[in-house]
Amino acid sequence: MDKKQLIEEAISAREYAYVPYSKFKVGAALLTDEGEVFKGCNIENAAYSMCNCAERTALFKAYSEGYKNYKALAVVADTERPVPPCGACRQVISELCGPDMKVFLTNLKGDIQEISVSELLPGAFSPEDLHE
Ligand SMILES: O=c1ccn([C@H]2C[C@H](O)[C@@H](CO)O2)c(=O)[nH]1
Ligand SMILES: [Zn+2]
Repeated sequence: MDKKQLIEEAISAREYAYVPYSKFKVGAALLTDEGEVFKGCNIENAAYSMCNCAERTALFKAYSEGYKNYKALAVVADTERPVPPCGACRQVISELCGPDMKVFLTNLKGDIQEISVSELLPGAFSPEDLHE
């Protein structure tokens, strides 16, 4: 599974987005160390704060199936620039993915921004901060 294939998986995941409110479809694809791909889309709700982003859908699917180590995450939306994950997703990604894991932020035009998890959220609040 190379970068291009993972991005294609994210594009296909985007089609399942449930977005009656924003009409903004997002897709994500997470590659595990074992070579499995977990796909996610954003799922909205009439109680707006319950909306779940594509990135967290993919990550929670993988983690809840026992896959805890990841190689890369691709995210795609129909944006001008490569889609920037929201703050909540940056926080969750920072906790569950290694600091050096690759993240491919993309759009439907084919622009790709390749960054690491640590670059996504410098200075993230972390589990270590909970202890003295
Ligand atoms: O990186 C992002 C940014 C936004 N959204 C979703 C949340 C909401 O459903 C819609 C508009 O914010 O897009 C994602 O899934 N991922
Ligand atoms: Zn998000």
